Amino acid sequence: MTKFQDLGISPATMKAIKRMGFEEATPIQAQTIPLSLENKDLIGQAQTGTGKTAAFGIPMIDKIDYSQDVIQGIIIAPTRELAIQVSEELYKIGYGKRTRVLAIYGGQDINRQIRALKNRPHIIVGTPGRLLDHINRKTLRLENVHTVILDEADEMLNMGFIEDIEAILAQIPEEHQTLLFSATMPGPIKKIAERFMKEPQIVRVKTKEVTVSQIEQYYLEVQERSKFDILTRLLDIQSPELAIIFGRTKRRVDELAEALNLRGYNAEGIHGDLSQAKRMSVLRKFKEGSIDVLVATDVAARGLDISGVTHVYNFDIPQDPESYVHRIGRTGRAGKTGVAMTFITPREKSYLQVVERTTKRKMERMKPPTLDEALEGQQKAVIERILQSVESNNLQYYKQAAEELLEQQDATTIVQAVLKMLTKEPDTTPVKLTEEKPLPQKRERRFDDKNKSYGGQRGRQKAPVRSRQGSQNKRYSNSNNNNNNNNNNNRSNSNSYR
Ligand SMILES: Nc1ncnc2c1ncn2[C@@H]1O[C@H](COP(=O)(O)OP(=O)(O)OP(=O)(O)O)[C@@H](O)[C@H]1O
Ligand SMILES: [Mg+2]
Repeated sequence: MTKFQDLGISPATMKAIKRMGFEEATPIQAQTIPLSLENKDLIGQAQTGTGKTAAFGIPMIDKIDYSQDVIQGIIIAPTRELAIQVSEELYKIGYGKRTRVLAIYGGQDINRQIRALKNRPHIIVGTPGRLLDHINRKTLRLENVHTVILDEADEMLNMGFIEDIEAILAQIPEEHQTLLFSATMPGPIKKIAERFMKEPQIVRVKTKEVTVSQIEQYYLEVQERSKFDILTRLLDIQSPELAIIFGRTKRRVDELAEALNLRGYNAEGIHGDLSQAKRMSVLRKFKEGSIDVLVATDVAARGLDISGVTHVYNFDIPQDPESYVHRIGRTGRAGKTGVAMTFITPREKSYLQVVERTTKRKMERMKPPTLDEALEGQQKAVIERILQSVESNNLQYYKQAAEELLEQQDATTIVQAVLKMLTKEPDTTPVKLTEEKPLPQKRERRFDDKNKSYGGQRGRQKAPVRSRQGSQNKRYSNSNNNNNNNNNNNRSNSNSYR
């Protein structure tokens, strides 16, 4: 374990770190902070939830020249929610130095952002589309930037974003430091990455597996049409504190969230066709625990740090193995444990192997629970609740009623009735769920297909610099592209799950 004191961090930032409750540096922090303070370019790869944000945030804050009221650092992130989250973490790290950090992202009033930019932030955290928008309007000037960070770097250098990133980097002085961070870094993307860097140091925290060991990983072989019932049974048996369910498309997410609500679960969906206000309110409710199931497209797969997520369900298997790593990484963060379940339809079995090859870890097979098992699970949960209530010993008020009841019926019958009333019995409320086609079988895939990660070779093909039209439907073809609340900013929607 490494102490933050030994990493060359300033006293003001040390104080802020302490205030955040961090006691020791995580391995990726210990290994990259000193290099970063020496202005080295670097690629930092470490598992989900291991503190990469502070790994790039701490040295960035420490390298700001506070005698200059200009933008000196820029962080680019793939989604709006992530940009907001990263800006909040940077704000905390920069608390002692009064660092001004501003998030700019699509879906928020651009004039408000223009006004905020006039307050002379030191650091900008933004999504590519909106950053470019400001660059084109000349409301964002990057000529004093000395540090550039690509969070979720492999995603940022992927087909949908690379042109935007190149255009943003073209605005930054030649002499600057570039830092790339992600939990995944497929070989071909790393090659592209190196084009943007000067002799980058590659820091990979040495662990055999790409995923976090505290996440239990299971797969279940299910027929497409029985997925929903099996999901509800799992939810009943496992009663997760907070769960994220990933679906393949926006329509899928909408339908799933509605179906879950019809069956009495407290769920809401999040995807890129919702207004930004709605996206933020759903996420806030999930963080507060006023909804306990978040149904999401991959828009929520990367970087989001929500404490208390105990379960991740891949209702549809993700299209590439990197996405699997990031999705399940929403649980088991900062040393906590988590459970991940992935549904696989018979025709998608080959994808399982591709994922396992990438993560270097086998998922354990779990048999889909039967109705009886689900009921049993529910009953156990109810018994647990009753026993807890007994222990809380706060039952005096009910004593008389209980005694009167016992005069009318025997104890076993009464307890049976109570159990029945508290146990959630099979709910057959009809729900509408359009069947998703299975992902194409591996050997049928053509090489000119847009997403090559499963095409028999690992990672995507070389330099995926493509026209934006070419990348519109990169992954989730169910997009109707009605970016209803995007303030004329279509770029950030080039991947349709956003
Ligand atoms: N040194 C530390 N000690 C304790 N907690 C930490 C430390 N560093 C970071 N954390 C906390 O760990 C959590 C995960 O951090 P973070 O979101 O930066 O992970 P990440 O590596 O970026 O994950 P992902 O790959 O999913 O983006 C956050 O809540 C963060 O505040
Ligand atoms: Mg992160």
